[in-house]
Amino acid sequence: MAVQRRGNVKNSDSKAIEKKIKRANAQRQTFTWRGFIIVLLLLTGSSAVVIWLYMSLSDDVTETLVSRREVLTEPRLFLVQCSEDYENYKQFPGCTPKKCGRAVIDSVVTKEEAQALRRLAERGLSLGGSDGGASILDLHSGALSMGKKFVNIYRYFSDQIREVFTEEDFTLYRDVRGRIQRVIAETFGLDSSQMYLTKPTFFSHINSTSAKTTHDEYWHPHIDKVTYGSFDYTSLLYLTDYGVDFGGGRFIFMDPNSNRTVEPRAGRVSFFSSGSENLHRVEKVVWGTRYAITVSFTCDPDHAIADPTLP
Ligand SMILES: O=C(O)CCC(=O)C(=O)O
Ligand SMILES: [Fe+2]
Repeated sequence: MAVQRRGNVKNSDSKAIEKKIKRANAQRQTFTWRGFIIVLLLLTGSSAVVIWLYMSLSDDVTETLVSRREVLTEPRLFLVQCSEDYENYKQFPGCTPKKCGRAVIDSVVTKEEAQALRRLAERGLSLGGSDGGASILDLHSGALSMGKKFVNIYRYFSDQIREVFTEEDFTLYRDVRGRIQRVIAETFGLDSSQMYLTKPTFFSHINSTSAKTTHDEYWHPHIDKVTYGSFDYTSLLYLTDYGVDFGGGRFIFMDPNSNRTVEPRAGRVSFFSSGSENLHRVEKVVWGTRYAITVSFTCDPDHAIADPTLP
């Protein structure tokens, strides 16, 4: 009997314990679900905050100023207010930017001339070339990218340079730079004779090979007047077509609330005042090869450089 009673006690005890265990399990499950929902809500909330911050801090609007397919027979001009950058430099009436902005035109250089200049660049760059994705050839100083450095083609190749370039090449180069200078003067209301070519003025060749030195990192946002000092007006003559010869590689004006792009086109001249009103960068080239010439002008005769001549 006693054993039986003890058995009954044990039975009711174990039922109570079982109940407790079930309640504890149920509670634990409730806690697990509650924890899961709290974590989910926290994650959703923080993702929303990150997306909102990204949207409000990044230049999320991209506008195409000029597409590759368009052909501009007259300059398409976009005026912007001049920055104060020019005030830190000597002023040259008739040249120092008073009217600032950017403009694009396709009728200053013909397709055939752009092709001839591209062939010139190809011949010159075939003598060297950077190990990374960006090479330059400067006909004024003779600088040519080679591996991780630069060489002076006029010194390195001396007389043999006449087997690579002709008088005709140099005549075309000088003629084209004169036309670019005149269109900049007309568009910004300047006295062309008060503008001078300055350095660096160079051919660029960009492909998708990864950068090996900082010289290959062409994609960083910059202000030409800050980077190069002497620049007052920057121009770019494109020698290949965006979307046909290469992908990526669009030129981007980085305005406070938007990115404004210019799509390169062979023979297209894009020019702008060089101060911080025209912060810009070049998109990374993702395929193909992009050729361009950066032609730079200064108002300060002390920073003038001469046109190149074949040695
Ligand atoms: O090649 C371009 O489109 C721009 C190059 C540039 O920004 C520069 O040479 O300073
Ligand atoms: Fe630049």
